[in-house]
Amino acid sequence: MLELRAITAGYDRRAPAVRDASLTVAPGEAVGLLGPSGCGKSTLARVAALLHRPDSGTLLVDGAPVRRWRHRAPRAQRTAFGVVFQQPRLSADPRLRLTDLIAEPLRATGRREAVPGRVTELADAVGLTPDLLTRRPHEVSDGQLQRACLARALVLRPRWLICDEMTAMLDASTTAALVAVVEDYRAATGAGLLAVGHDQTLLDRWCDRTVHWDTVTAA
Ligand SMILES: Nc1ncnc2c1ncn2[C@@H]1O[C@H](COP(=O)(O)OP(=O)(O)OP(=O)(O)O)[C@@H](O)[C@H]1O
Repeated sequence: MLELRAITAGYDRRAPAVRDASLTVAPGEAVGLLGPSGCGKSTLARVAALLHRPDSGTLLVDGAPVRRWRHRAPRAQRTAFGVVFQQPRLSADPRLRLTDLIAEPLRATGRREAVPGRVTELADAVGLTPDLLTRRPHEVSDGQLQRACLARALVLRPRWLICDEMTAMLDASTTAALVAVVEDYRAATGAGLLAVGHDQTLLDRWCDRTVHWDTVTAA
């Protein structure tokens, strides 16, 4: 279970971006989070993914309270999450070939032996051909780069996926392809999903339930 309880978070303690937000995602469940621009969805998603320390409130991952965030979080908790952001160019190291981008979390966690097999498997799953894998981010399209970012998010087989406007920059066919990759992964592994977005039609189709920001913060 991923449980956010009464989370207050932001960038200035005197004016938090998120106030008293509560949200739960069960294992295997897909929850969509909808809300107007600037309401605090990304901030809450970053708290859920252990990337932003809240000012107050509790985050429980599989029953264990999170006490440390970012690089200070225990590796077992950090690697339980796969995260995909809206803008792949902001989250991809421009120096890395796509193959190394996908393999980055494996190398960072000392699993070099798994790199060739896992990269081939994931490149295939997300629809990246071998010629694209040897290119760097500036040599591929946004959609191709986002495919690589999704592969990177899945490479450690996370139990929780946080997709923050993952498809906002993409055309309809790339959106459908990436949603299908996430859903195949979830069907195979039972991973839970928090998908942040502003497209209600997409989230209603994709997720088991869609929650609106006002109900999350009123809880
Ligand atoms: N790094 C930051 N430093 C200061 N303020 C920030 C930072 N990131 C976001 N904010 C502010 O926090 C508030 C919530 O932003 P957030 O990105 O969480 O909203 P959002 O609901 O995800 O918006 P959108 O749908 O437009 O992406 C906004 O007022 C934003 O300007």
